[in-house]
Amino acid sequence: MELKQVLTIAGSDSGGGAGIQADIKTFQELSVFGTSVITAVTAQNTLGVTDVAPVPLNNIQKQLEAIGEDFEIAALKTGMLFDAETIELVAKYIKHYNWQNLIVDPVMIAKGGASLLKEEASEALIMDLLPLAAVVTPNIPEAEALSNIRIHDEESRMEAAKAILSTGVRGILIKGGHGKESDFAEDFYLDRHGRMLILRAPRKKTNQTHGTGCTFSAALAAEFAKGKSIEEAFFIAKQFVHAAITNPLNIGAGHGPTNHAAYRSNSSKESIQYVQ
Ligand SMILES: Nc1ncnc2c1ncn2[C@@H]1O[C@H](COP(=O)(O)OP(=O)(O)OP(=O)(O)O)[C@@H](O)[C@H]1O
Ligand SMILES: Cc1ncc(COP(=O)(O)O)c(N)n1
Repeated sequence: MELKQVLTIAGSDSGGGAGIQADIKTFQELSVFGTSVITAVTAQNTLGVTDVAPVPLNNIQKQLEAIGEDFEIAALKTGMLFDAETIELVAKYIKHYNWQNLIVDPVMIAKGGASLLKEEASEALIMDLLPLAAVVTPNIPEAEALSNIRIHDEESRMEAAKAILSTGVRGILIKGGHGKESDFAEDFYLDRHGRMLILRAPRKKTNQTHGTGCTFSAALAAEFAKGKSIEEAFFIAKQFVHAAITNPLNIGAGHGPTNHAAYRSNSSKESIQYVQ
């Protein structure tokens, strides 16, 4: 069987739960070949981020060229991009190599509160990267920041999604991990043709959710690489992250990492369903 090659362009998490490390683990588990371009190195554990060192632009460029000159990238995702210059460079190379099936995870603030994207870089994300993307996957606070609309019910979620679609992105997927008052972790997808998909899983009471967003977008990229439709890829990504949350590893004293190996032998697939 041909092994599909996928790329993550993101930051390194020394704690292994989020960022590049979560992406590569997810790619491996979903049977695609993972490659990476590292944009920043964080010193981080389950208690928080203690340092961020951006990788020099020249080196990011060389990493992008190293991938582009030798690999057949079937899908890719972006995570932590840190500043506007990095976003502009990454967008330029995605166009240059004509990489398709781009998932943009607009990583802005870590669960512990550390800023992973400079405030002024949101503009570059919207102008340069979103028009190239098949799907953008904000959590609720990120969707609010990208749309300037506060999300408090289904109507405002729809309004925010439409505002984000107007940036030129083809699909928007608002993740529901932050909707703490609901019994469900409900994720909402809308595309520019008006196609809507809503996936629900029971909300787990846990603080072991470090890197759920990274893992989810990496799973989407892996499934896109295999030629899956959005409906199939969304379902598998949700199953994957739900299994990872439901079978905790109990590592670290803070926001623990999820269990990337759980999907393989997972027993919780049946609790996820499309709502319509
Ligand atoms: N407590 C939970 N129970 C069940 N599913 C959850 C829970 N928290 C998050 N999820 C699911 O995990 C996925 C990622 O959502 P989330 O909103 O946490 O992303 P995120 O904030 O970008 O994650 P991170 O920043 O930690 O990488 C979604 O499918 C969401 O529904
Ligand atoms: C390098 C990197 N990328 C992304 C996240 C977001 O994950 P979380 O919100 O769970 O902290 C992170 N903490 N670190």
